[in-house]
Amino acid sequence: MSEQAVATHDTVDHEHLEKGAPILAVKSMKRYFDVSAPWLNRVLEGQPKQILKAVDGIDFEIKAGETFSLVGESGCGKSTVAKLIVGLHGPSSGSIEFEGRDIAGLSRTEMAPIRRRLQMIFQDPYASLNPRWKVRDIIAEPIKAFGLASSEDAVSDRVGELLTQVGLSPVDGEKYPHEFSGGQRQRISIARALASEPDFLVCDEPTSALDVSVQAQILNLMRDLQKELGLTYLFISHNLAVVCHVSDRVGVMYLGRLAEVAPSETLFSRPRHPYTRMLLDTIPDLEMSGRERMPVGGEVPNPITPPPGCAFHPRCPFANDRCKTERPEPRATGDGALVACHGVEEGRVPDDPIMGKVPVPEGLNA
Ligand SMILES: Nc1ncnc2c1ncn2[C@@H]1O[C@H](COP(=O)(O)OP(=O)(O)OP(=O)(O)O)[C@@H](O)[C@H]1O
Repeated sequence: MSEQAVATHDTVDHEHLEKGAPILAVKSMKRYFDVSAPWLNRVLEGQPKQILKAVDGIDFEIKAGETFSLVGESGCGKSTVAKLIVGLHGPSSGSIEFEGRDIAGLSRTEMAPIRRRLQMIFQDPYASLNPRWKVRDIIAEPIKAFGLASSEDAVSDRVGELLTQVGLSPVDGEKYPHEFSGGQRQRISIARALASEPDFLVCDEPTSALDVSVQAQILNLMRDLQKELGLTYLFISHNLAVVCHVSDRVGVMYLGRLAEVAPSETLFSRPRHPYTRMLLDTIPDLEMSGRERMPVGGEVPNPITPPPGCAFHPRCPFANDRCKTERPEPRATGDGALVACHGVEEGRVPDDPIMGKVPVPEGLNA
């Protein structure tokens, strides 16, 4: 069966969603990369195999219409999670359920109707747009591939509609990507992602390559589109102030694992995990009144040889012997948060709230 034929037969599983079930559920997901030296060098030099655990067993769920964000320092595995979800990487183990169906091991043909509904927006819009194609052809491609318009005229109309929806003009379709600014190119990427009529968008640092003045405009557009089209977002960003104000829930990643998952309001007013506290202390202008700042120390360890026990223990001021040997599993705190920390469980980590509010980034509609 052609991809197109498959694509036209899929339907949204409303029954599944109406039961309050998550649209996406990731269970015990792992992705390991073999980063060993070439075989002969290894044998000659007596080196062992080197396995990099980019994602090392994570669980989370996202409800329809929600924005779930992943934060963490560079190299913690956020982009790998994004690529696993849209099928650009296969997981080493674990499952990825989209509307209750495990999509982790699906073939290209089986995945086609799911790919239509699960799109990704990348950090660098220029790299993700074919420079030799006119914008109209870039946006028309998914419409044609998934059989979403019945004639060439209908495709053109739809392209014009999408360009208008992202704040551009239908005549912009006649230009090439290099004729646009960075912000406009990201609008084109969004139009292309929307062209396949998705329900779920994975947004990997969608504004971090843009000028600060333009970032808020793109974020405001994404929010408007979410409301208008009922989209669900997995959002990845380094900018914690942005994450605070655009997310419903947030997952904090450290060396391929989730240190904490909590509703955004809870995470930014009562961070539990020492790593979350450390990240929040890097937010400029966050008034910490009533709570001590936790200094940011050390660097993310090499993921090929992660520390035993809790991977954060070498940087954690609250670590004890248990943290050095026993890996903590996420535990519910009773107020909607999940925290993987022995110190929090044992009451060794202070639980003082942050009294100040994270400032709204300039231009972002609060
Ligand atoms: N294809 C690959 N082969 C080998 N290692 C990889 C591959 N992709 C990612 N990694 C490694 O996996 C780890 C996690 O990378 P990833 O890009 O997911 O992190 P990240 O949190 O998104 O970082 P950043 O914010 O810098 O993008 C890193 O150590 C990275 O070098």
